[in-house]
Amino acid sequence: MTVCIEQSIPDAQVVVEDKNHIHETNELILDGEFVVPDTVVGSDPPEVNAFGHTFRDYDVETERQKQVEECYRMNHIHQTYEYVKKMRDEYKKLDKVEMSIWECCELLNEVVDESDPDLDEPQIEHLLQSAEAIRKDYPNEDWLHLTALIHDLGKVLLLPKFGELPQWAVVGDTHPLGCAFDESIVHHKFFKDNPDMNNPAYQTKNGIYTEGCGLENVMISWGHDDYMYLVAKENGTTLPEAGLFIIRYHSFYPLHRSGAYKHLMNKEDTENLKWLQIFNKYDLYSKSKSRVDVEKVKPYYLSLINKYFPEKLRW
Ligand SMILES: O[C@H]1[C@H](O)[C@@H](O)[C@H](O)[C@@H](O)[C@H]1O
Ligand SMILES: [Fe+2]
Ligand SMILES: [Fe+2]
Repeated sequence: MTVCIEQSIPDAQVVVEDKNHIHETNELILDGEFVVPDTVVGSDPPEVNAFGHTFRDYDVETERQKQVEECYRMNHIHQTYEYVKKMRDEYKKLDKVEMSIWECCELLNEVVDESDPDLDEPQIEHLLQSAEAIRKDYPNEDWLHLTALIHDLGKVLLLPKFGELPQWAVVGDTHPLGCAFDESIVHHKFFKDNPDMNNPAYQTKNGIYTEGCGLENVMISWGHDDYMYLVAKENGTTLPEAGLFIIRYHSFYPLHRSGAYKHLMNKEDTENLKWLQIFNKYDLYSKSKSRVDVEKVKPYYLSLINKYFPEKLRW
């Protein structure tokens, strides 16, 4: 049986299978086994990815997985509190490139993500697949369609014009710095060689933060999420806060999948997280080999870009 509940967020109707529990407070709790609505991928929820493995299996032994693991090894060694601070300062200058959102979508065709065990298609396919999937189920939330289209654009950081950052500084899941590394983080074992491990102030549950301080005040590992958030915000997008939150934290699986670090969230984060958890199902399970006809859907997305963004943005 399927249960529909009205959320307190505007216009949001969340459909959950009844094996996910609903609190008396009307709070939606996802137990990690959310079943994707049929329309995303046909009549059955996908059990396996395009390579025949379960989604987000980081332990299966394949050639591809070795590359994924190496990406996380480097990420966990080199992403420190100081490093993130430095990157935020550098990239908030937005002095690299001037271009439109659609031009950036096209650039993403040249990008390969080495952290992803579920996808080896060109990135533009993933953008359109996730946007089209969420559009089908939430036809009236045009901001959500556009959010899906642009959520991974920050991966252009890999390209020469944007600083040609290494994979470990652009892709993969994200996590906070300045407090203890949670066990749920993919390939947690590699943190043992992270210099922040030598700072006792960073080794407690709250670390340098206070409970409920809000994610906005937390340093999250540097990558495509935070960069795209910065670009959207600084260029004056009119996307709603929930859209910006999705862009900024969609790789923060320790939070939105495992429930770690919730003690750092404030009230707004809790509201926005509901939308992120909806979005995540489309981001993850729409990854497939079926192609979207770019030319056919392009006019629709151009109209959304026009509605929510200036024509040219500083990157
Ligand atoms: O490998 C993937 C990929 O890099 C995604 O873009 C990111 O959002 C995910 O969190 C990560 O697991
Ligand atoms: Fe992403
Ligand atoms: Fe994505």
